[in-house]
Amino acid sequence: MGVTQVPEISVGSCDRTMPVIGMGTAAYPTPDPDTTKAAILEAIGAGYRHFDTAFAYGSEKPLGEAIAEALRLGLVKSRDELFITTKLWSSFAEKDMILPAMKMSLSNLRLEYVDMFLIHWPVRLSKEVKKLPAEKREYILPLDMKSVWEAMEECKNLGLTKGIGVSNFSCKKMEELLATAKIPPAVNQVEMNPIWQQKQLREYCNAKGIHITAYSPLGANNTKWGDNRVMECDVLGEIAKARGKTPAQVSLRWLYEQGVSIVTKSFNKQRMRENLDIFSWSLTEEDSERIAQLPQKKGVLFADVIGPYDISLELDAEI
Ligand SMILES: NC(=O)C1=CN([C@@H]2O[C@H](COP(=O)(O)OP(=O)(O)OC[C@H]3O[C@@H](n4cnc5c(N)ncnc54)[C@H](OP(=O)(O)O)[C@@H]3O)[C@@H](O)[C@H]2O)C=CC1
Ligand SMILES: O=C[C@H](O)[C@@H](O)[C@@H](O)[C@H](O)C(=O)O
Repeated sequence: MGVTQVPEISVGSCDRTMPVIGMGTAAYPTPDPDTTKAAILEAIGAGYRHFDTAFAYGSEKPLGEAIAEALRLGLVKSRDELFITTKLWSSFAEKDMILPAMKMSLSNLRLEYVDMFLIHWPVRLSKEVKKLPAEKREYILPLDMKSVWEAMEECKNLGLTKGIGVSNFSCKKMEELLATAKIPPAVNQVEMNPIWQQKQLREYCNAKGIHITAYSPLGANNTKWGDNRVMECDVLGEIAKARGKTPAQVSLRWLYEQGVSIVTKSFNKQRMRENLDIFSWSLTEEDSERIAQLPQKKGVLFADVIGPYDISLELDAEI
């Protein structure tokens, strides 16, 4: 099997281009580190150059090991062939904790810089939070947007990351951030797939020059936070059959045609390759129209992940 060349695009204030499809590393249930490392090495062999991790996933260390091994094996010639995204965990979303958190992620990854550092969620978790959903509503706090973003900007100014951005931010949260940001966020990484198309947020971000990265592009089937609504959608199934593709490929190709980048997770040798095979064919106008008309439903809800408290319910209601 050959190595796919994944197209790269410029993303706002980021100092380097981003491969339009990346490998996710949030796996459920959490695999042992060797499984994650082996899957990442396999993915590099298939052509993935962009890897999406987060402090919260516990995948930074195995990713770091896989990168070191890929360099040793000559699968990549130098570290700058890779695009590494990691995320600031909400327990560290306070101005004085951000630079140390960035350095901790770099140490886990064994890297001198990452390519993208994102605020994982637009909330702060108090230090009492030991597990999620949180046991008390008092444990979930709002972000102090101005000082948090200043610390993110410092990480970029120090050269510890090539780009800074956010994740799970609504139009309202973006507005709050942009009111004081000196460096605009390059990326907003959000749930996006044919069943949750994010039309309003995309319009808003396009107007502000902020790039969208789609997470859970297959609806995160077989995970705690996802379901099978995308993979078992009749319309996607019919289009897939007509094009000789799979529903997963139709979903990923549709996202690519919307101009967003994608992070998708497969640790399976065949499926990770299947997910890269989206560049040599296209959907018809009729296919796109049918997908545009699909009924919409948000999959990932803060109320489920963090707990059903007022701040999560408010975030879930924002678009
Ligand atoms: N910023 C945030 O808050 C979030 C970020 N993310 C990021 O986005 C990444 C991707 O999203 P994720 O939620 O994992 O969900 P995805 O939509 O990428 O779905 C992953 C699931 O689909 C399966 N799968 C992958 N490819 C195929 C295929 N071709 N056919 C059938 N099944 C397939 C995988 O299993 P298998 O491995 O067995 O193939 C896995 O169970 C995450 O790993 C993480 O890095 C995700 C959620 C939230
Ligand atoms: O503890 C948090 C879990 O990993 C889950 O919440 C994920 O969905 C996470 O938001 C992600 O970014 O993938």
